[in-house]
Amino acid sequence: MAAAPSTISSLDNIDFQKLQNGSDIRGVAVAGVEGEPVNLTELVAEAIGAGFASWLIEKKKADGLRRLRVSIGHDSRISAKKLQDAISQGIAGAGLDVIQYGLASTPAMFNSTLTEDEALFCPADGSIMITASHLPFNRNGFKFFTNAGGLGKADIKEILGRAAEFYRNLNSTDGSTNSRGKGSATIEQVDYMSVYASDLVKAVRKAAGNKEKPLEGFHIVVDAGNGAGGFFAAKVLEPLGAITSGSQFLEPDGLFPNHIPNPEDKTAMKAITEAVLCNKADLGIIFDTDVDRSAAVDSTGREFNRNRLIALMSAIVLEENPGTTIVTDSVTSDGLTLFIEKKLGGKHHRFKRGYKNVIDEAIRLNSIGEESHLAIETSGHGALKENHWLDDGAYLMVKILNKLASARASGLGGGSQVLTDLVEGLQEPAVAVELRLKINQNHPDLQGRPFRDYGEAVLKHVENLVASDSKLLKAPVNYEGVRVSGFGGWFLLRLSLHDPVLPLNIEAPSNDDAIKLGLAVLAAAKEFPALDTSALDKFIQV
Ligand SMILES: O=P(O)(O)OC[C@H]1O[C@H](O)[C@H](O)[C@@H](O)[C@@H]1O
Repeated sequence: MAAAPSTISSLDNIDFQKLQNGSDIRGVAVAGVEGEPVNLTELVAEAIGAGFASWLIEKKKADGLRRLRVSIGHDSRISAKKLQDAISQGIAGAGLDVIQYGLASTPAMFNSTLTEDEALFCPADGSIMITASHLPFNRNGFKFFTNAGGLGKADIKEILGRAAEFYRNLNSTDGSTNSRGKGSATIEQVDYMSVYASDLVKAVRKAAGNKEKPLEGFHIVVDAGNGAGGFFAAKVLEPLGAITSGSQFLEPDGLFPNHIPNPEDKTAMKAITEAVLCNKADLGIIFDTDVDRSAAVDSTGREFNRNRLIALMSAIVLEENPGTTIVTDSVTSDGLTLFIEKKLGGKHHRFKRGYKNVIDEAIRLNSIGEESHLAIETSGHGALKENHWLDDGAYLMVKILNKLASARASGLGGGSQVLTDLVEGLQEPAVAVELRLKINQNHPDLQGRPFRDYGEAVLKHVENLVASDSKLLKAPVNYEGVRVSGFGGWFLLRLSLHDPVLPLNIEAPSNDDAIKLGLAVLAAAKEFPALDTSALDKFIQV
């Protein structure tokens, strides 16, 4: 099908740079939610497609034998199709071929830049996933990949700059300066998810000594939260021999009627835990909307998410790569460090929040000679060196499945006990909370300063107060915010990656100790009237 230009209607003033969210683009794509006007229209998406195309043309030189090509997939959001068509238009209009995958996962999109198969138009030179992860139904956004990985903040800024220019040109009345509909690029459709899923199946079979059905006899339930992860039951687990009855919310539904597809969400974790227990399953698996994050639940209902998922993955990876460095985000627990270093004999490098930060840091460590095989966040994002540092929730689950299959093959018990045994010895705090303290950007105390500067001033003040308190000790090595130990626990106060918010994580052996840590933060925070401390006030009163 040849690309045809869509009609230009009214062009509003869109601030393209405001669509940047770290290394992603995010915006409001569906009208109807009060206070959230649509800023991700079809024309904006088309302009972003054009911006990405021109960025890609500069980065990659076509070999002359074929045009550059871009794969595009989306999650289950209700705005997915219209954004897919619009962004395809922007890319095809710039003369690049487009291959649409339809419902897909974020890691599959990155994978399409690595797959070598001309019949599938692979490798794609660039790839786009249309998703806003676990955000509400009215939002949507884009993630971009090349075979070098996910695009970073600077690239996204650059693409948005180019998109804004394209958008302005669309507005030119004679149309002579805009480049819409140029060239004879094509838009094709391919079922790539089947290929990606069969690669996951092959990986498990290979790890199980080329056994066709290494999961025979296992009952595994999947909860896709009506996102894009439903394929995992029928296309990965069943071909491997597992029973998947009792799996839930596998059908895509962009209104997410059952629960938020997010392994960090308590309701979501409760839903998969109940499914495991009701079905007497061996294991439960849950994905976020676009399947770059995951978590699991063992047969007793014990959750493998956050620190416990990291502990489990570290145990698996360190068995295969003794002594390796595990890179994690900043909110990981002290108990996890002890577990990785004392029990597993690895090294824990607690870095910053943000999956891209964590992955890039692991890649950097390898480049300077420090071996690292796993980069993983408490959010459920995780990437392995052996899997091209692909941020892939489904692949994390594949590693867990390999463990189940190999334990069975070597005659070790059944069910998920082998997984539970792997995290034996992980010390977990009695209290673990995250409180998010908002910075009111309109407050006069900001005196026109950006919220980040204000937040930094809060952090500096907390640091100074801690220095004069003998019961508290600032962490000697820390890459983000202020991390402090005391009262048998710790707290970390840092700036959110995206929002005018200071997230505060506290872990402690008792509620009283947690409150003492909270009071130390409150003493400093109270001197900053633009900081909304109500979440902390409430916690302290409990
Ligand atoms: O800094 P925060 O507001 O807590 O957000 C941090 C989180 O932002 C996004 O969701 C990223 O995908 C995560 O990798 C990151 O951990």
